This record gives sequence, structure tokens and C-alpha cells, in this order.
Amino acid sequence: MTTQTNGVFDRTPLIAGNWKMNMDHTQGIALLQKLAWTLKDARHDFSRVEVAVFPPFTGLRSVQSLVEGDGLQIAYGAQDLSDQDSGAYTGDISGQFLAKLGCRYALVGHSERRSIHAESDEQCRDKVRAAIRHGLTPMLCIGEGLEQRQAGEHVQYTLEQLRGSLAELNAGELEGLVVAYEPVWAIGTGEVAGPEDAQEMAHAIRAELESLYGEDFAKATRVLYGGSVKSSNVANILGGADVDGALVGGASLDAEEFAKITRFEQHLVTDQ
Ligand SMILES: O=C[C@H](O)COP(=O)(O)O
Repeated sequence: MTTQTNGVFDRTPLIAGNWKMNMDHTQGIALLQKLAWTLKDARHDFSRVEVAVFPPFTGLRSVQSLVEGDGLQIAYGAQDLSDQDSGAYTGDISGQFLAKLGCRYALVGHSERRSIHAESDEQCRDKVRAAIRHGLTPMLCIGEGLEQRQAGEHVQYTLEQLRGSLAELNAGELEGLVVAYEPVWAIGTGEVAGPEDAQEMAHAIRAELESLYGEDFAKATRVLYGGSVKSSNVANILGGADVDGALVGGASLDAEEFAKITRFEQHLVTDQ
């Protein structure tokens, strides 16, 4: 059975590829070109399923040139940004620079930033603010580790991250926000949360957004799932009514596989 996902809320599904620290700028161009050709051959309808890539910072200028030069409809964003706008912050990248490179999105609080660089919810909130200041759409990543999952505290833990990372921001400022739920135990491990797990958390996130910012905001906000998504499991995961797309790591480095993931609707069976 093929069913359009989430038509009732009018949210456009988003399939996002996080290249992480892979692909130098020449490899990135080759990957993006191949992705663009593959999507063109498949007559991909970008108004039906949005596609975005997140190259390393060093690849953004090349991606911008290719997207603008070839008129591609693939969106792109940065994997992180500074909470500051300019100044003596060696190694950091301002949202201002990212906006100038045509980025639509900025990831905030990816679990690898939270774990490797010890980013707190407070820092994530400041980065969400910085993204908004520069006209970038924040894609806020949240999700529990194995410990919280095994203790049955995954919902509570993840919602605390959500509240902490959005504290003091209002619905108007956060318009367009994307939330990516990524259970840390499923990232790059081959372990995938079941469709019920993804739906349970996406639903809980949406309910929390509703209580914080109202029903209209919650209905308009896209909630993605991330963690070992592949073409073979994406349709199952995206079957949940509250799951609006995927943040894909490893599988986004293979253009054909990633393009297949964008065609998840062909195999979709919704639970609603
Ligand atoms: O940003 C993407 C996520 O960390 C998922 O990565 P993965 O698909 O390699 O598990």
C-alpha cells in the first residue's frame, strides 16, 4: 500500500544526509552530482519530499557553486555553528558566514557534538538562537543513550533535552524548526529503533511542542528520525504519523542508496 505521509498536517517530508567528517570538497562535489543525476532520473518531486545534505564546512562553498550553477533543488546546511557572530573564537564558524554560503539549515546539538565536544543544552539553545539570528533553520538533534533507554527513561530524558535546548525562545522565533530524534544507541551501529519506538518519541516530542508553543506550531514542525536509516528500513520507520523524515548518516555517503531513501513513499505503509 502506498500512502502519502502526514498529509493531514501538511508537513513536507525531509530526507537529510549528514556527511559528518567525510568527503573532502572534491569528493563532495562528485557525491552531490551523482545524487542530483540519480534524483533527476527518478523524476524526484522536491515539493513532495525535500532533500538536504550537510557537508563538512570545507565543502559548503563547492556545494553552493554546484547547486546555484546547475539550479539544483537540493538544500544544504552546516553540521554545526558558533553561538557567537564574530570575533576571537578560533576554529568556530559564524551563522553569518553560513547564511552567506546559502545554507538553509544548521544542525544543532548532534549527539556527536554533545558527547565528543560536551555541548550542553544551554549551548545548544544559544546555537539555536544564533541560527535564527542569521536566517538559518535550526535542525535540533535530541535523543537518549542506551542507559536511559534501558532504564525506561528515554522519553523523559529526550524531552528534557528538547526543553533545555529551546528554553526562552518563543513560537514566532522558532517557526520552521526541525527536530531530529536520534537515539544514540542506534547511530552508526546498525541498530535501528523500531517504527513504534520512532513514532512513540516523535509523538511525545510533538505533544511537548504543543504544550510549549501551541497546536499550530506543533502541527507544522517536522520531526525526523535518525539512526542507521537505510533504504531497506526507511519505509517502516517513516510509517509513523508523527515521523516526518530521516536524518541519515552513513547511508547518505552513497548517492544511489541515499536517493533510494528519498523514494521511501513507494513502500510506505502508514499506521494511521
Ligand atoms: O546524523 C545522522 C545520524 O547520526 C545517524 O547516523 P547513521 O545513519 O550513520 O546511524
